[in-house]
Amino acid sequence: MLKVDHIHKSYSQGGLFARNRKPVLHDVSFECLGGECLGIIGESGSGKSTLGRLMLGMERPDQGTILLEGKSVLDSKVRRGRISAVFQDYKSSINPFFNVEEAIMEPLRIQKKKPEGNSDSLKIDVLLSQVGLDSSYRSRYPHELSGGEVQRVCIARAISTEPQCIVLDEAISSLDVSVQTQVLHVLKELKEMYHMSYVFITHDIQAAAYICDRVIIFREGQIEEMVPTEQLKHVKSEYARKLLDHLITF
Ligand SMILES: Nc1ncnc2c1ncn2[C@@H]1O[C@H](COP(=O)(O)OP(=O)(O)OP(=O)(O)O)[C@@H](O)[C@H]1O
Repeated sequence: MLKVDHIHKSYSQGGLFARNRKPVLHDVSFECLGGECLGIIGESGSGKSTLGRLMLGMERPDQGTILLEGKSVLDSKVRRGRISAVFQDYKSSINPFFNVEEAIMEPLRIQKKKPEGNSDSLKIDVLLSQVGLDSSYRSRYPHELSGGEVQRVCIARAISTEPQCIVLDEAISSLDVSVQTQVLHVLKELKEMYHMSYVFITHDIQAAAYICDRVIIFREGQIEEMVPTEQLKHVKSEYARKLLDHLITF
């Protein structure tokens, strides 16, 4: 479904015209299958978010390809409505001048799939109820919502076009633990309902164990190991074992 094939990425160090480049991703290949939740766990700075941005077509790889249903994500027509994202920094993810209704409808407007008349209103109510909010939220602005509520709006917005894939980059990390659990629950239900794929980038091994089908252990821009979630306790590499031991908090 989403195929990452021999990706390399580096960034210039010391300004735009500097010759030195810092390698961030090195020969990364994997496939996220239809309806699958694929976790990406790794230390800070290992390149997880860079990989997320490349999968979203926000940046170009130096080498390699990323294909969604066989077509390059670098083509905006391929991405539009088919792949979306929920980021950690939910506060800057939505325009503060848009109310909830406008924020949720924005991707559909861009995709020119805006429902007509009453179905417009119905769609917003359905999306809100799917993320556990009622229709009274439609006219509220981001500053009138809690962090958990804003993140629910971001999720409603991300699913509004019924994409094949959502990249969730530390999407629950800024929320309180109890709110994290609620949002994870919502995400799990939505995945079943829409048969979407998730790429779930996280530091949170418990969250990954709850929602992911397989997990990639990422190390310095490379895949160290990829395991089905039920095999997380039996990772082969020493590094993966140490990282997971370190991340387990109870
Ligand atoms: N636009 C950029 N220009 C230059 N260097 C960058 C850029 N984006 C990321 N990097 C560097 O690439 C490396 C990987 O960063 P990235 O954010 O992908 O890691 P990460 O695993 O997501 O980290 P974290 O878990 O802390 O978010 C870091 O050393 C970072 O400084």
